[in-house]
Amino acid sequence: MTKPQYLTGDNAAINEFIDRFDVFLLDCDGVIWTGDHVFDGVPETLEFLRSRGKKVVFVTNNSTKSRQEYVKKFTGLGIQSNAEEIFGSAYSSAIYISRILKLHPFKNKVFVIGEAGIEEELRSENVPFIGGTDPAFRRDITPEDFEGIADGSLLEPDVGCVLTGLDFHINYLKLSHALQYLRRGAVFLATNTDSTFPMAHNFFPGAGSIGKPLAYMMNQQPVALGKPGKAMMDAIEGKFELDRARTCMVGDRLNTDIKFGIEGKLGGTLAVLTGVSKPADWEAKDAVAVPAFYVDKLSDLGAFAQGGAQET
Ligand SMILES: O=C(O)[C@H](O)[C@H](O)COP(=O)(O)O
Ligand SMILES: [Mg+2]
Repeated sequence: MTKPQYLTGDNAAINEFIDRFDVFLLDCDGVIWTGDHVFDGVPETLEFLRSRGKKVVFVTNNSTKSRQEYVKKFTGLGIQSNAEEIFGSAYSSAIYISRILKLHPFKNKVFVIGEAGIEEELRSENVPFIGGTDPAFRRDITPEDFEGIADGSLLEPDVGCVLTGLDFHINYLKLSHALQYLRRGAVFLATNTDSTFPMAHNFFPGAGSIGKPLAYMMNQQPVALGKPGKAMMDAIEGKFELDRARTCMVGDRLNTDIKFGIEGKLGGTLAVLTGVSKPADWEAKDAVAVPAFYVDKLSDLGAFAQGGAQET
């Protein structure tokens, strides 16, 4: 097993690393921030990469926000960005449903388990949907619900897809509706299947753990449209006209970000230690992926520039 090259503090190696690539695909949760806390030096490091002529694309599995909402978050946190350089799993899912899946016209509605990010991206692709943040689903199930879901009178006949993502309001009622749509043949999709969500310097239930009950009930895995899936990499390559050999994936999670970069045959992968994965994870004999490089934190890439030390 090849060992990743540790770059932190090695200015010559960092310089050489940066010059290998034209594009950096940057994961967000666990790399740029945890919740609304931006890791130290990240804004300066992004500007440093851009000053070196590098393209920065934010590639996040977090489907709770649309590209526009992420621009607001970036701006509010002092990071310059625009919607064209943000590629989230909600957007990836919306374009997959509207342009690839092509649901039958009489079965083209999506039942959403997730937040507003999914709804806004489905709207941007003119994909009809129900569920999501609808307050009608944020309540306990009633005996009338059991009857109406069971006999179908509370179900919408044109739902042909169930899409699950990170949902901070998941409940038995939503899962009951989703189960019935799946039992009636709806396509089972997930924005992503991350097991945990890095937040407040700790871990919370991830999108994958929200949708897992349905996978268990149906004995079926959803098609996931985020990292590490091929569909997302192909969509990113097409949109940004990438040279994969000159592109590096930077992330905090081995089974999404680093696997995404390796299986996508990118020129390189860089792990950071501010999120989910640690060196012990890739040193394990059953490691799901091993990064080519790693640093303690993203800002290590620009530290020497910020420190004013002479670049070698
Ligand atoms: O549970 C989730 O959806 C993920 O943990 C989370 O949102 C990952 O976001 P990323 O690290 O890809 O920015
Ligand atoms: Mg992450």
